[in-house]
Amino acid sequence: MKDNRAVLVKVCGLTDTVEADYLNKNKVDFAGFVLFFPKSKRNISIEKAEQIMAELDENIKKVAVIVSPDESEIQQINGSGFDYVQIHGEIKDRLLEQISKPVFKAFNIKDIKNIHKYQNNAKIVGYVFDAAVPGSGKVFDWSILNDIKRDAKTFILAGGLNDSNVREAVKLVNPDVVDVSSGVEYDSGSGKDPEKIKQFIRQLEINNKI
Ligand SMILES: O=C(O)c1ccccc1N[C@@H]1O[C@H](COP(=O)(O)O)[C@@H](O)[C@H]1O
Repeated sequence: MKDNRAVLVKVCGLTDTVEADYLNKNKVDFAGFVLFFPKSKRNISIEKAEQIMAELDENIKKVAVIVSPDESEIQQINGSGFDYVQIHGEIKDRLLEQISKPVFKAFNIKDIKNIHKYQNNAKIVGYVFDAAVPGSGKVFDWSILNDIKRDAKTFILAGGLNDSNVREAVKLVNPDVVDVSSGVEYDSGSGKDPEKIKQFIRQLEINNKI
């Protein structure tokens, strides 16, 4: 992370090797890859993710983003070069035990009430708070996070963040990490836009008084 930034930044949903360079240049902290989820336009294979990861600076942490995984998916992630696993939806206790990487558990509003199940689990190192539909670019009512007890786990805010709302989000929610996907994509909706990534990051620079 650059010294003058207020929070860490995760850019999610990379689909092309060219995008690695945008993250390197902007000193992004986490890169996310959507896997095993064909419903998403950002879904890629592990092989493609490995190609993109090979182009990322080594200090950028690589996050496998998966939804209600099965055993085979967990085993494939275990055998890969990801640093973290971000899990949306359901995860059986038995499968959670099998994961060999630290986990960010994602909550998509309606399942936020289940957070207590994970608070004492050492494998869960962070929470992602996201809108109802992951990757939809929609903002949710951040005030529902006021009731979440802060603990030692990383607090990640996602859901419809962009260069116009991220400063307000940081001010109101005080997350450890801001997580963006749709908000840094080309207007066509396909692929990451280097200019939007730059503008997003600029909003988080402490000396940028806007
Ligand atoms: O991006 C997706 O399509 C996706 C699919 C399945 C699980 C998570 C997904 N994305 C996550 O959504 C948030 C932010 O999205 P956005 O900025 O609102 O577009 C982020 O955590 C992604 O990991």
